[in-house]
Amino acid sequence: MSRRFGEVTALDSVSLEIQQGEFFALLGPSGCGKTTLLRILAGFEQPDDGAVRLDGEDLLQIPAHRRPINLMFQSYALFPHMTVERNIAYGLEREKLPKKEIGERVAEVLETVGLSAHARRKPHQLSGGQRQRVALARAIVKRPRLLLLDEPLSALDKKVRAEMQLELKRLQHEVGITFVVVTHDQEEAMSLADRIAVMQGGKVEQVDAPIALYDQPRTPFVASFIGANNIFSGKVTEGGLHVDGLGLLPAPKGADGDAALLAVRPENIRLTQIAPKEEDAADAAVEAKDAAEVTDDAVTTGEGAEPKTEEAAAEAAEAVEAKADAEAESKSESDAESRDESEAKDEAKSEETAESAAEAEVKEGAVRTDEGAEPKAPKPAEPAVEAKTDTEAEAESKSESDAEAKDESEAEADSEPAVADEAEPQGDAVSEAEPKTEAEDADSTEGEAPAEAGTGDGEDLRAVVKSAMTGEVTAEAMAEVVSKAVAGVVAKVVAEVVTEVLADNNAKAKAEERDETAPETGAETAPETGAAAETETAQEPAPETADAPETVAETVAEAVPAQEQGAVAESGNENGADAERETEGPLRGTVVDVSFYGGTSHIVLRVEGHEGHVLAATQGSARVKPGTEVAIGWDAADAVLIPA
Ligand SMILES: Nc1ncnc2c1ncn2[C@@H]1O[C@H](COP(=O)(O)OP(=O)(O)OP(=O)(O)O)[C@@H](O)[C@H]1O
Repeated sequence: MSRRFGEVTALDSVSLEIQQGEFFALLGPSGCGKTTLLRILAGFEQPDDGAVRLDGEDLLQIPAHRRPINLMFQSYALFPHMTVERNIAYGLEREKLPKKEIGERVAEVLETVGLSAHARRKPHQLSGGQRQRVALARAIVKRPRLLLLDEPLSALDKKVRAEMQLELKRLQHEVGITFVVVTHDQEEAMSLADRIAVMQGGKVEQVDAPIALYDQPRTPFVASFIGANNIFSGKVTEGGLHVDGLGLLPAPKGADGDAALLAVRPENIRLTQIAPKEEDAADAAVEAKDAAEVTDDAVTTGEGAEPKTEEAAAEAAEAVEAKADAEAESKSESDAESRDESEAKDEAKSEETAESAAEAEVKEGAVRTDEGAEPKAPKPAEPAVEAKTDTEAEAESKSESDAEAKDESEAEADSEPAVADEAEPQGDAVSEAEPKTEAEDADSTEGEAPAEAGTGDGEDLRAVVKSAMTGEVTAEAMAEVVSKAVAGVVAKVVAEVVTEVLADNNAKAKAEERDETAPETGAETAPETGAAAETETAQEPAPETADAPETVAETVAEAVPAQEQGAVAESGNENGADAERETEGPLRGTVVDVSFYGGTSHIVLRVEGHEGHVLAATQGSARVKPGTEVAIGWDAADAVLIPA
């Protein structure tokens, strides 16, 4: 059918077929002609030409009030002075049906819409959602063949609308009436309808199920109207779509030489951080730390200043090492069994301990940019190391002196928490990993780097690697963290932890074999010498597992996505662009913005030579931040080619 209003063509040769029992939606922007179409179906409007048939019967010959069709108005059009049940009964009364039948049908439909308890109320005594139910009840009580709904949910607030969407679907299913809904809200159409006709400028652009519309848009309008999309305009070639200024983009096969659009959904975009250059090694450490701190409710974007220089990178490395040492020390303290030794240790801690802890904190600030610590001018790494060494030496020498215990232990009371707080999370992360059953693991945040893994830098990574080795996180999650760290100092920590854990496992296995006669166990619990003993053990390659570190390294390499390896290879790759294109994706861009809502991170990118932005989306929190340079790619099979 077609319908013109003067110069305006409201409907332009529209042809549609709607199945019995379908929930069908007419979706399109304002003015596209959907209401005109609905009014023609209802009989309030006549087309200029064309036909409307219901089961073969020409509806245009039947006046509106005699068509087996009902229209539910946007405004609900309830009679304010009538009760809910009278409003619903009104149409049946006009048909002069027997009172008993009217009573039964009204009661039945009140039950269906869940308003039996409100039968005697007037419309003004109802909520918006309840009024909408009354309007629906009134529309279905006459048992029409077709129910037309004009923007049925637009008067409701967001929360009620979501509830009513479910309700409408349930109702339609229950009463089995064919529903045709008009809406300009694509989410509403997508969530309600079995099939949708997308309209634009008086024409039907595409009729399909929601998923097909999303996955296989057939016109440029549908591709951009339904959901977010990245659209590239170019010419089809053998190797993909050639776009002026951008080059060859991965695309499905098409007719060579034809002009076409390529549509790539944000969630199909693959981003690969372009490998950090050497001077950005400290950034890599920050990234690794961010990744280990992934939480559901926040995108860690590493706000704050970042160390950019080689000195800062070296400083970060030292800070990691110093912190690891301090941790080993405090761990050995926490293992102390002997009260005397423990007291001696307590005394050993003095104001210098507090200073050294403070020093370590400052160093840590260079790495923990997201907590707002400003990296100061690069400092030599020695003080942190020295501080630790001093503390250790003092711990040993001071074990006999207890005379001025009081004053010093007071000082200790202030300084201890700084050390203890840092040591605990690490200890927890490791000790939790062991008793967990598989079932417990499944319930927990499976595959994610543990958020509670530590307080920063190398400790996080240690916890992640250990957790992966005990099956608490997936190798993939671990690889993600590790891959971000390979350029930085943290890789060193990985190697240490792997060696340490394998040696530990080996020692445990040996101990078990020997019925826990356990010199190793003794070493672990020996308060003062424990750390040293552990370190020595860790550095000795365990014969049974001599090849294990290699195996782990291979696994990590395999788990790192190919495109990331490509990115890492970039700086040393002589073949340059071609290899890059294959592994990383064809475009280079810069992250402009990252926002998080609906459980998804939405990443906005700027690509030189491309008008507008490129959008990428990823489930959970993204590990990129504004300013990051990335390679942008996608699989040809995930993109849709649309004739221009
Ligand atoms: N009675 C009329 N007289 C003149 N023009 C009309 C009339 N009815 C509709 N139009 C025009 O026809 C076109 C289609 O209108 P229609 O109401 O069908 O669009 P719509 O998609 O339902 O828009 P909306 O979502 O804003 O209701 C519009 O340009 C509108 O201005």
